[in-house]
Amino acid sequence: MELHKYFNGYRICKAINVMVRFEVPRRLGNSLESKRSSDDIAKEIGCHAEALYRLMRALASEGIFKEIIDPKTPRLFQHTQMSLDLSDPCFQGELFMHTGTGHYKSMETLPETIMTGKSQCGKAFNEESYWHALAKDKNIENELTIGMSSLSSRQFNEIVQLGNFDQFEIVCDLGGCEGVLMKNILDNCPKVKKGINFDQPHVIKNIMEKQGVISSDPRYSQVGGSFFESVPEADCYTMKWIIHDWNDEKSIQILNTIAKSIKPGGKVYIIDYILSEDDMNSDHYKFIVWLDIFLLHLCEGKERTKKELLEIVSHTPFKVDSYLFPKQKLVLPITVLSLK
Ligand SMILES: C[S@@+](CC[C@H](N)C(=O)[O-])C[C@H]1O[C@@H](n2cnc3c(N)ncnc32)[C@H](O)[C@@H]1O
Repeated sequence: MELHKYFNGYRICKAINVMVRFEVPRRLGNSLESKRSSDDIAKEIGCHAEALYRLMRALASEGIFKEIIDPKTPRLFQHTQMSLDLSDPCFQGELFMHTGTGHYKSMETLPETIMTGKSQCGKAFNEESYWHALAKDKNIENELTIGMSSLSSRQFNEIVQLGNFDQFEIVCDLGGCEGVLMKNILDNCPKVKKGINFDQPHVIKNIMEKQGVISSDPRYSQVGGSFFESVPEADCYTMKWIIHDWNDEKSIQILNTIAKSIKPGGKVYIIDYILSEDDMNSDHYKFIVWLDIFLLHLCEGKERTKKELLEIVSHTPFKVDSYLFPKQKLVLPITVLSLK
């Protein structure tokens, strides 16, 4: 039955998490031709050989690894494209975010969210919200911060090119997490005089404890605060994957806070996907509508159509100036706002 694939989804998700946690794909080798016995790998890890074999066999039935029947070498596995992809370190932060504790556990209270239309994700952690859970549990926070940087790093080049940031003096990335976008902007835009990475105080503190400042560029600074209260003065505010985290009312509040600090002639860059029904049969559309469900549950967020975004903006001092679309579909477009 085709539905079994979906019933089984949570097991596959956790199995992949375990594989990457124990670095099995990397240990198997670095090419599609690489072969190794799971017993060998188990010895290297120090885990239970029979258990690892059974997990790899189950994943092989899904096309992640290929089991090779070889009388001389029992429990032999070869890479497939999927298992090889899992050995790519660029991809691992993202993988741990999706399959790790925070996102995975949060789904336990999806029925309550669907009942009420309000995010009940906090309940899965006995907390008021996902953000409260994050503030209390560094492991979950690390999953998100590292995951977001990993996911975002594949998009930066094109976003920085699209944004033409050299036209601005002060750029402030709101909810900038580890500061990777701001680092990229400063590395590529010599005319920007100041780049501020802005995030919640506990996020900035945790990042500083973990890795220190991400950029040694003297133009770079980090500021802790809340975009519901006040933001530093700037003439360009970037918000990548921020507005989609919030319901309409909160999104309007964020834009209203920015309006109090933005310099004359300044711009706001909303960097979120734009949902379009014209795309309905594409993988890209599939990705966005699942992200939308996740956001609804996690934080009452939403992936929006152009019309829905325009509706929010109409309740703020801003207007939509233009849309900057990337060449690659999976890269986020920029909706550019300026004061009315
Ligand atoms: C989905 S992540 C996006 C991170 C980053 N912009 C990216 O695209 O990789 C949302 C970020 O918003 C931050 N955030 C949440 N509430 C905030 C608030 N009230 N003020 C400032 N930042 C906040 C979170 O700490 C988190 O780093």
